[in-house]
Amino acid sequence: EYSHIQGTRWNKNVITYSIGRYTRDLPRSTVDSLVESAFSVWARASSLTFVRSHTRNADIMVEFVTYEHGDLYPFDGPGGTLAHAFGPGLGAGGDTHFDDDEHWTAGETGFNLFVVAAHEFGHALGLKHSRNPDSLMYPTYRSSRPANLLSREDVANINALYSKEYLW
Ligand SMILES: CC(C)C[C@H](CS(C)(=N)=N)C(=O)N[C@H]1Cc2cn(c3ccccc23)CCCCCCNC1=O
Ligand SMILES: [Ca+2]
Ligand SMILES: [Zn+2]
Ligand SMILES: [Zn+2]
Repeated sequence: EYSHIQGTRWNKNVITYSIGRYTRDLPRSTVDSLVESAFSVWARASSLTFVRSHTRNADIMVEFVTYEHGDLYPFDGPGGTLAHAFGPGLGAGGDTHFDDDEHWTAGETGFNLFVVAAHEFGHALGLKHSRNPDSLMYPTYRSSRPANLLSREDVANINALYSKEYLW
């Protein structure tokens, strides 16, 4: 989404993430497991492994924030933009922010954190938007998503960046 500051891909297969400020909409343990599940969607379709870290120098910093929050992309209150992520790179690269003025849920009401996180982590790995409404990387949120979150196009795109075949 912010292609002007990102590289095209991570140059490693083990990527660390850490979770900073949480939302009050869900228990922390729920946020932890939804974030882990959203990463595993991409891990299953690529050669990537995601390792949780508890330090602030992880590759991908995950935070819930509102309005102005220290980068050039302030959030907009309830509705509108739900989250954003920086593309691969050092520093802010990969960092993923969720707008805490949304109602985050693990179910069908509000905005489903797992689905939004999976979309954002696609950006954090270097993926752009798709024009195909069946793609996870479609630019607008869709509550009723198919069981298999990733479209064939999503799998092809992540594989183009991080090939699934085993690196000898
Ligand atoms: C795909 C998401 C998970 C992530 C993207 C943000 S990003 C950077 N990661 N691609 C997102 O938030 N898209 C907006 C796009 C959007 C839809 N509308 C908007 C009204 C105002 C502003 C934005 C929007 C119309 C009204 C519905 C508003 C609620 C839902 N919002 C969206 O779907
Ligand atoms: Ca918003
Ligand atoms: Zn931000
Ligand atoms: Zn997006």
